[in-house]
Amino acid sequence: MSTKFADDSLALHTDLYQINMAESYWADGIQNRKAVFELFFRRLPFGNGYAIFAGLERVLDYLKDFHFSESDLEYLREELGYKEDFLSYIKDLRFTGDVYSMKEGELVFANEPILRIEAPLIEAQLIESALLNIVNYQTLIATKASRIKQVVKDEIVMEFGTRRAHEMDAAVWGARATIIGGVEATSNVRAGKRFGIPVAGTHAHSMIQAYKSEYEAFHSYAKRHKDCVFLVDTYNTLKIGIPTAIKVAKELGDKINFNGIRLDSGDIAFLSKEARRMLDEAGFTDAKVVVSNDLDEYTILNLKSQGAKVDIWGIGTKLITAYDQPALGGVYKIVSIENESGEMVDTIKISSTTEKVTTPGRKKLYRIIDRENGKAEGDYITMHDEDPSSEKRLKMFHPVHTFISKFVTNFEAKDLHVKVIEDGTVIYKNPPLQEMREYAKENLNLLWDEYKRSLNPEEYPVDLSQKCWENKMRNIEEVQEMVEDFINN
Ligand SMILES: Nc1ncnc2c1ncn2[C@@H]1O[C@H](COP(=O)(O)OP(=O)(O)OP(=O)(O)O)[C@@H](O)[C@H]1O
Ligand SMILES: O=P(O)(O)OC[C@H]1O[C@H](OP(=O)(O)OP(=O)(O)O)[C@H](O)[C@@H]1O
Ligand SMILES: O=C(O)c1cccnc1
Repeated sequence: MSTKFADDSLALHTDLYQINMAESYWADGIQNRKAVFELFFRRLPFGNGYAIFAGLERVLDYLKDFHFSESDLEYLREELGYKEDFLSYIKDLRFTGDVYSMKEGELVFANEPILRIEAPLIEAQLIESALLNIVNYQTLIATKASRIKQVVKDEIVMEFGTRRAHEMDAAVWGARATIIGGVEATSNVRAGKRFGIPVAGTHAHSMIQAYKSEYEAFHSYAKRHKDCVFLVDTYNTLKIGIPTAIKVAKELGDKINFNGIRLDSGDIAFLSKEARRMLDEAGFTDAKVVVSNDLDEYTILNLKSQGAKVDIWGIGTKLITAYDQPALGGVYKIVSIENESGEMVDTIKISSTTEKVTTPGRKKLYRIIDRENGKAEGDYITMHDEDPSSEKRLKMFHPVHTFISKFVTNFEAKDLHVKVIEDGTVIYKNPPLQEMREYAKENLNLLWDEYKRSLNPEEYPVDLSQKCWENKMRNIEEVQEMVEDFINN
């Protein structure tokens, strides 16, 4: 450790400005005003048609334990100069609010609230950075995994990214997120232990090089490991690697489960076809062809178009680092705040970019599902006191281009938010990870294929109810009037 302050809490896992704002709220006595914040992103990552929400479990862990430790307070006092009165206030601060959230594995689209936080202003403010940090990364990785799975389809994907992940937390929580997105197993043993993810793996080139010959290395591996996948590309895949794997498998017979071979370089389309042919000719029709080497959904799609014969895809760097889009731009915005008379007042942030204007008010989010075909018609954001289920004929219209509209009948309105924290107490039990994965898979069945294609998908509708839209327009007008008054006076 490089300083005298023990890193024993996550409360300082935030941006300095949050603490400075908290101090101002406290100094002005408005720290306990009720506030409603929403977490959402404005643009889907990777040009994808949907995202998969992940991160709730860690959000709950974080909020449950939220407190400033003695060493946090010491640091704030000694190094950053915060005064004793404020520090003694935040010493006892805990998260006491309510949280509504989507379930992990839920499909999520741009501009819809993933989480809604209802808490005293100071608490809701202090947790912003950590919540965004968690949800942005995990949702990004779950979505990347899902994109890859859409292309891979029924074959297996193993996550191999630890060595290339952005440090240890990212490797472990990223591995977990890939499982929610549809990946079958990880090579990260700690993630396996911590989350119950299936762990799997083969061996590296170093083992072949350490034993000099593949023959010796495969035999040695097989001595201690019944399940064997031999890496065959160290010297010459077709002339030495695969023939040696087959020879060792034949020699050992039932003593091992010869599960297959792994290719990690060269022309994967050509080599996988040749490998399949050689394994089949040798009678190992159940042995799998595992491939790795800088793979992602684009390469996989291309390899499939070349007729590659692959059973298992090992994917590292481009999955765990979300290589083609390194960040999800999730934001956390205040939508309602209590005034001095104790009434909740909606609040809006205006922008010259239409998509950046926030939607004010405490809101709910529904997925409108056609009962006849089981497909989602779109998502529908309402004010908190609305229930679209009671409507026979629901008008859904584009929130910006309002003339684009449709009527939906015979639908189910699925409430996408679950109350996960009540008065600071976690009341939600995280389901097993495999269940979250299944949930994501089932949810994908709700979407027409047009929204799921990896290239230029159709835009899924995320609409506002009439009341919600009118409330937004009213708030915009109020701000416009305020700006006019300001300019004229
Ligand atoms: N048939 C193929 N079509 C398209 N891309 C492929 C094909 N085979 C492999 N690739 C991809 O091409 C990239 C580079 O492959 P290449 O064979 O040059 O790997 P390499 O790591 O440079 O090999 P080596 O380890 O032998 O130097 C990798 O991302 C790999 O997944
Ligand atoms: O290519 P990725 O998608 O990132 O998948 C992980 C990579 O990590 C390993 O290579 P590395 O060269 O690190 O070690 P090795 O000696 O085991 O091949 C493995 O062989 C994969 O190629
Ligand atoms: O088990 C493997 O084959 C493996 C694990 C991590 C990275 N590359 C390969």
